[in-house]
Amino acid sequence: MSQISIKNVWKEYGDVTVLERLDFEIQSGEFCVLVGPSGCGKTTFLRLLLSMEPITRGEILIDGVRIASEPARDRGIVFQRYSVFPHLTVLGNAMLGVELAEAKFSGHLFGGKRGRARNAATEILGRVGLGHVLNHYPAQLSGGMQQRLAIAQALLCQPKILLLDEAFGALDPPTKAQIHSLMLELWKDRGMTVFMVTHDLDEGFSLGTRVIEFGKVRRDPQAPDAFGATLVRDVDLRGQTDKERHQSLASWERNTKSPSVVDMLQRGRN
Ligand SMILES: Nc1ncnc2c1ncn2[C@@H]1O[C@H](COP(=O)(O)OP(=O)(O)OP(=O)(O)O)[C@@H](O)[C@H]1O
Repeated sequence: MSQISIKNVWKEYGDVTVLERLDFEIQSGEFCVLVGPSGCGKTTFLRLLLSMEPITRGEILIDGVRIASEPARDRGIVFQRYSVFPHLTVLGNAMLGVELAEAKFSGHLFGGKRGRARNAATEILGRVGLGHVLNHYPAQLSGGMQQRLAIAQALLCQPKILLLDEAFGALDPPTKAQIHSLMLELWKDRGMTVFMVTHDLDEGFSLGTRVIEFGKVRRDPQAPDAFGATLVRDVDLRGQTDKERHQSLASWERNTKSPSVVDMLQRGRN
């Protein structure tokens, strides 16, 4: 489990400010959901958490220590589009992450290490419901099965923090519901801190212990890229029953102002 501290984080690409003044903490073991309009910087934020991008200003600490400048095994990610390799079997795909982490140059493990990686992969694939298709190739799997494989790949490196970037967005509702249950089980069993980006508020309010929204509060009509998004809403759902979660979602939706109203308020402020 890991506590994440976001301290006055900014992300700029040249003159474009994507994120600004992000300042919040995520407690160990939280299931934190991140929502916000398209293009507001949600994926960029995950990339900062993964150290795939440098932070322009500010810092991110995990358990009080500034995050490493390069991606590390303590942080895993699952993307929306299946990030599996078509030429490898299910078992080969699952083992690949461990092989690349433990044999950086050759990408292959041998002997006892390979046996241990195979056992670990077989175990986790059984856990995500793919134990019966270890020798299948991704093209032989449904979208939901491919996404289970991507989850298994991420979990095999035993991340303390798991990032989900619209990971379930392409799935049909019944498959999505199954993967939600699986995700909640895995999150509870493994005590991970989960950070999930989604556009689906039902999903966010049913899975999360907390829902955070990014959005722009400062705008310059002459320079649309001058200001970035920041944290605009933060709802704690810990301990809520399903009924209370529905009420929290309804209240969130009631409080969501239409873009035109936000723009009017904004113009008044500028
Ligand atoms: N390498 C880059 N150089 C310049 N601008 C970038 C770069 N990467 C992302 N951006 C810009 O950062 C902004 C935020 O993009 P990002 O993908 O993080 O948004 P998002 O909230 O995840 O969007 P969506 O919900 O549509 O996935 C976009 O305007 C994008 O064009």
